[in-house]
Amino acid sequence: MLIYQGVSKRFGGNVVLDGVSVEFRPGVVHALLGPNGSGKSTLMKMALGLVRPDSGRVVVGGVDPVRDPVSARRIVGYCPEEVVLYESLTPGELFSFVSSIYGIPNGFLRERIERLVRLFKLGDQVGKLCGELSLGNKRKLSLILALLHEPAVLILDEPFNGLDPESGRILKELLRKLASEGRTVVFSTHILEIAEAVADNVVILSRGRVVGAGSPKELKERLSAPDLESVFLRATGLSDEVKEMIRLLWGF
Ligand SMILES: Nc1ncnc2c1ncn2[C@@H]1O[C@H](COP(=O)(O)OP(=O)(O)OP(=O)(O)O)[C@@H](O)[C@H]1O
Repeated sequence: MLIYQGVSKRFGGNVVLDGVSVEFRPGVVHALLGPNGSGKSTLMKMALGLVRPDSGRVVVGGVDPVRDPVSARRIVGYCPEEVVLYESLTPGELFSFVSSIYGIPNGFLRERIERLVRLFKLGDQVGKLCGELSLGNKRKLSLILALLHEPAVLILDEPFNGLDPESGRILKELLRKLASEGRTVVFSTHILEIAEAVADNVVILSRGRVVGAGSPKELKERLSAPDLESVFLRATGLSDEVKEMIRLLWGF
């Protein structure tokens, strides 16, 4: 369970989050949507104590990440938007390094890593240096690292970026499987078809506030919208702007 209660954050004069209250329940796949710069990554980082709220509270698995970031990071598996890996280590070395941080016994680990490496077809990549991997393979490695300690809460910032269609399909299934095991799964995306296909619950952020939350079906009904793209544009107040841009583009 991941809970935000009245969370606000500003960077300088820029109000990024403005009293956000939202709950991400276990056993559910949640998609976090919002225009560029709407605060999705900021909200996600708060679950690990990487960004502190100016006011309000974040609770993850009963832990306050500001007070106890070490415990929060045991509960949360986090895959950042920007893949950051030690370029001069091989994936194998990185697995050992990350597992030692979490104190995962070797036997469990070998089996877990083998399963995830097979799942993402990274078998022929594990001997290379991380710096030599393609963007998509780095992303898959970053996802595996987030899963190694079998976290109760998964926070994945734009995890589908750079993945080929096959890997994207596998990731969709994996997210559903992780939620079926009772984990809390939160991912951000700009690809609304993915959100519609995978998420049980969608949360839409705009200008630092939650402007929509519910299942894709509920949101479509509530806003009389044919698809999640229309829901998104209406909830964020961008429908008219988009219509105007299309008019400009076509010159009518
Ligand atoms: N450390 C920081 N210092 C100053 N401003 C920041 C910092 N981190 C984020 N911001 C600002 O906060 C706002 C929200 O950024 P954030 O990355 O959370 O948005 P986002 O919804 O994830 O965007 P995107 O969809 O483009 O990835 C942006 O205006 C960004 O420039």
